[in-house]
Amino acid sequence: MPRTPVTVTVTGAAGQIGYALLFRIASGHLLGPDTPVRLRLLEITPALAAAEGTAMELDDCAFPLLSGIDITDDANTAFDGTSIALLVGARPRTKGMERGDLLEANGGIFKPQGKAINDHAADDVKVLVVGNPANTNALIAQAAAPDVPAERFTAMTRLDHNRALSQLAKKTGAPVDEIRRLTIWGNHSATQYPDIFHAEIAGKNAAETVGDEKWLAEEFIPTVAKRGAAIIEARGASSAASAANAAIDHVHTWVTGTAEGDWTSMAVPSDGSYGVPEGLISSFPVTTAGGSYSIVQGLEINEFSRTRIDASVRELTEEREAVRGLGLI
Ligand SMILES: NC(=O)C1=CN([C@@H]2O[C@H](COP(=O)(O)OP(=O)(O)OC[C@H]3O[C@@H](n4cnc5c(N)ncnc54)[C@H](O)[C@@H]3O)[C@@H](O)[C@H]2O)C=CC1
Ligand SMILES: O=C([O-])CC(=O)C(=O)O
Repeated sequence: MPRTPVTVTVTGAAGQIGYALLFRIASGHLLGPDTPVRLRLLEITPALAAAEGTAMELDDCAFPLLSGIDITDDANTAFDGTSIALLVGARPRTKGMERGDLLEANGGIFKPQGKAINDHAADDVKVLVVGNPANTNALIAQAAAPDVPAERFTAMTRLDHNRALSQLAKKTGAPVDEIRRLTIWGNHSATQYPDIFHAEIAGKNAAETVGDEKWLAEEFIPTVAKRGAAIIEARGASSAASAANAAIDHVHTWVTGTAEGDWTSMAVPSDGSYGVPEGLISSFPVTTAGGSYSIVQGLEINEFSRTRIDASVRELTEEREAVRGLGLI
């Protein structure tokens, strides 16, 4: 194995997404077949035993690329030398909990984790926040890490992107790999906006190919935006394997680059593009190359899209105000 292992930290490693994620990281799907990985698993103390069990199973796979596993309940240890930080563990909303309570509880997780990343991670660290509310949790972690370039903090809307690809493929009968340039805008929440106006199916404009604005407004958008809730209703538990798959896709694309002529969706700190207030971690169309990403510029935004992007961005602005009010950023 010629290359030095890359340290990958997964928080909430004993949870359901963690279980679906770790084996794919260890088998090379995150960073490719030539990059050995060292896993650092962060869990709360009561879940350490379960994380140990998962680590035993990882051992039992004898993955050639897995050079070691450390398990800890200490964030400083978990992020020491890490190049890829996958922040999955979060406080779920429980009965009777208000949104403010949820933000505050997550502040107690993401603020210290951001500080630990700031103080201990590798210089090239890339952060993906999966734990909900993902965009605002990423903002909290980022604020606690002033020495890390702000653009390294991202949140996951790739699951929404993949859901949209799949729904559009079903509607049109096109294979998913013929669909390009689809975009998720805004928050990873029910206000998100999956946009097909710039998307192409086999080189033709997707919105024109579909030619059905009623389907777009009444079926496609709500199906994608409310898919998380539909999975919970059907499965009795939230998306796990598909969320893990999207986390792999997000980091893999960030590290290896988007295909020529295509883009993906990532929630990244806004530079003011498309009227999204600077600093909000909002989903945009992005291209990636050489381990960096750029927000796609110059897209024309029609009235239909503008209203929906603005609504989701408004929600993000309110979340930012709420965590500001709580002293979390
Ligand atoms: N952005 C997205 O597209 C998606 C986000 N999610 C979110 O991902 C998160 C994780 O989901 P699951 O794995 O299904 O949840 P889970 O409840 O099965 O696992 C979460 C794990 O995090 C751990 N944890 C809690 N606080 C921690 C801390 N301070 N440090 C380290 N670990 C901690 C818990 O002990 C638990 O093992 C949830 O917030 C969920 O809403 C889920 C699906 C999609
Ligand atoms: O609501 C949840 O916890 C799950 C979620 O984010 C999704 O499936 O998109």
